[in-house]
Amino acid sequence: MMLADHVFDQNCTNAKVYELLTKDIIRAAVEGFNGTAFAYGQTSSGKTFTMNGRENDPGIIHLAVKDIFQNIQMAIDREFLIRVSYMEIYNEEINDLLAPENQKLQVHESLERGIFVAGLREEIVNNTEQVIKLIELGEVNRHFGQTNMNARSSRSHTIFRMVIESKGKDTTSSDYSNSDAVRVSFLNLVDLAGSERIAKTGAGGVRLKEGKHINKSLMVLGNVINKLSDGSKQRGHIPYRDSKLTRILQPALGGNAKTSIICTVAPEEIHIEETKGTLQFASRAKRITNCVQVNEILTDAALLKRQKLEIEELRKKLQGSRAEVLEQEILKLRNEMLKYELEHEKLAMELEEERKSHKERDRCIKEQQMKIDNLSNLVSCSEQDRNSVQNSNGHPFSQRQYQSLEIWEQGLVSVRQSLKEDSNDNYSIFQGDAFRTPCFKAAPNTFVAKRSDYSMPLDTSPIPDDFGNVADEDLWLRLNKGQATDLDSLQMTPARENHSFPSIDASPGYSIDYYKEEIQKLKQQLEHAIKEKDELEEISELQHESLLIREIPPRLCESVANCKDIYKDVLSMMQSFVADEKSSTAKLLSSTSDIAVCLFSTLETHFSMDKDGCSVLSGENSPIQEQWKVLVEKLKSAATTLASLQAPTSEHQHLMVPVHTSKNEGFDFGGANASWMEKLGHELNAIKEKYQILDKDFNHNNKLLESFKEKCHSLERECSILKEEKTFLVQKLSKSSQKLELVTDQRDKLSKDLSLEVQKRKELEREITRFSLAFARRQKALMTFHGECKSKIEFLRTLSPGSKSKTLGY
Ligand SMILES: Nc1ncnc2c1ncn2[C@@H]1O[C@H](COP(=O)(O)OP(=O)(O)OP(=O)(O)O)[C@@H](O)[C@H]1O
Repeated sequence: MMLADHVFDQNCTNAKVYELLTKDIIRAAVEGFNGTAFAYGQTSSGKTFTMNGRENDPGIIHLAVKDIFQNIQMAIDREFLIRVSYMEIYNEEINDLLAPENQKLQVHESLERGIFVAGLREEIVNNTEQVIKLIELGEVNRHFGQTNMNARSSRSHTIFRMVIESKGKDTTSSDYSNSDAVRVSFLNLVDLAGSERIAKTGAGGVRLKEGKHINKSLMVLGNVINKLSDGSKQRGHIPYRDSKLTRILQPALGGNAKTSIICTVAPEEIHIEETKGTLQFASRAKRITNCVQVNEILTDAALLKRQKLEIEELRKKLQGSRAEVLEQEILKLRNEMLKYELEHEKLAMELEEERKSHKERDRCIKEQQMKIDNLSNLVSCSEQDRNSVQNSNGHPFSQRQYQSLEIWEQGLVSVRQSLKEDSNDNYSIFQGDAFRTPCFKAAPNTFVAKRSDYSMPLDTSPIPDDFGNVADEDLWLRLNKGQATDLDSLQMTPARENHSFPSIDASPGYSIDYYKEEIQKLKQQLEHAIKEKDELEEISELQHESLLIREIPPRLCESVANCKDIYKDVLSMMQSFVADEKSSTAKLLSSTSDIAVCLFSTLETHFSMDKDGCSVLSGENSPIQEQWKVLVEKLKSAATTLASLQAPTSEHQHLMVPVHTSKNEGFDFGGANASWMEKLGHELNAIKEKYQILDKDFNHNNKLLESFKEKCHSLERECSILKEEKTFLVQKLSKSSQKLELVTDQRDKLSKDLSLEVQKRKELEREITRFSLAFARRQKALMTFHGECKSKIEFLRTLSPGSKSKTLGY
């Protein structure tokens, strides 16, 4: 930044010039800003006078040095380290004015130090006097030469450099960036050699050579100023490297420095061209804009701390951004995977339960179907054998029927016993005679014991070891449709589920809730058992009723037999009255006999139909009633015929047949035969009454059969429902399998994602490791650099043992 321009006349002191043009730059340099002040002008215009001054009029350098130390003393919160160097650029070579042996020094540039002159001696100074002495030492080594223009003409550009380092005294602060940071500013006080015209200076030889280098470097400086004054857009390449001067002053020219240019001119008219050129230079330099900032560098310790902090911050950012997200993502994926695994196990358990339930229901359906078949077969067998020949004791059932019924009853008893054991309750009604089945013999215990040995469900019929201990084999197979069933495990209710008690020894880890659930399940089993008991009671009632029904046909048969006997007696008696077997009376009796035989045949057919389960019509329109009416009509007709035959012919006098007269609408029996006929009528009436009773019984039995059929139909419907339920369960099973496959696929996918994330995490860890290694290398390099600095400081101390420089704690 260029300060406001001022014009000073020949009477102006250096102090005033310093006050107006340089003082602020010096103050800023103490605060950490780079500063540059140089004098530009033609030869012998007073540049050296301005910068160095005289004893009674100190120049800018002296004033600046004095002012710097005053400012340092005022800055009590900071400690400073001041280094000074003094160099010249003579014939485009850099010489160390404080160390004359250091000639032709090179300009270098590094990241830490910026542009610097390698090998240039730097003196640590603590006060103004030390600096003045050094300046005086440097002035001795400076190149001056006599020209026509100036008796002591500067033949080189000189750069007096002060490096001002400062650091805050308070190191307890946790803000390492402020307390441990070191401000380093460079103050360049430059006395340029003056541009000269050879004609005016009369330079020749060495002076000429010097003049050429001087003019050339000044020309480069002018070019740089011109370029910088063109503005940032038109600047293009700035030729800093075209001369050592511009190269060293690069930070001060359009860079990070506060720059003050003092242009000196010679007021004589003959120098008007040079003055004009100097003013043009100044005019262009005014347009240059620098960008200034405090130069803050870090000590090794501060740098390490700051880098550690930065690494920690980066690590936190890394953890906060990527690593943490990845960690959470991995945890989330793990949780999801566990969740899916649990769900998978749960589904597998449900599937297994469904399978077991399905199997159990299937088994119940089969057993229910077998039970229905058994009952149907039993009824069918009993009906088929109902009209069979009575056994020797006169009982209507055959021995075979007895055996089948005994087996069936024994099976039911076993079922009851099993239910009783399962429910662990005393169902006293489940005793051997609880069915109240009349005329049923107790089955041999050996049969039940034999079949109880089958503990597992059978796929095929078990083969008894000894058929002598079991019921009739053919009957048993017929009852079970060729498949034997373990009656001990027979279950009458399809919905019943078999649950075994959990073994406490086998499952010591089960909780109270588990046993509560088991108790609940047992309660449900008990309810099922009670329902089954009720159904079994209903079945036993049906069985009782069916047995009652079975008693009816034999009674009817008995009645028919009685009727038959009576009729035979009546017919034989009537035939005894007929002398001529070829007479019409005999024919009439014969026809009547045929009618009676027909009637009895009809009755037998009727009973056979009833036995076979066919519907038998009763009441007024029943076949028996019709047959009975026909029979009565036939009998009346026969009696009338007999009466008519008795009157005209003598042969009919002995025939005592009731005659139906028109007066009393009855039969007229003559003599002793009248009482017999009366007896016959009574018999007929008794038969009629008995028939009516039997007819009522038939009606009742028909109703019972109908209700039994309804029961069978309801069982069939239940079977149908169970089959539908089975189909539904199969479908549900299929869906569960599909869902299981889906979940398995998802789990596999998640596992792949998880493995990818694990790989990413490993890569991230490898990156962190690489970064840590790089950090360690960097730390080692810094430690090495720190050691070098220390050794260098020690070396410098040894070189200047008398100086009591202020030592900084870093
Ligand atoms: N303001 C001034 N007051 C009194 N004397 C001055 C002033 N300026 C310059 N002079 C004198 O002028 C002469 C030339 O000055 P100076 O050497 O400083 O010029 P210069 O610009 O440095 O020349 P060169 O470029 O050749 O080194 C010196 O003798 C100096 O004492």
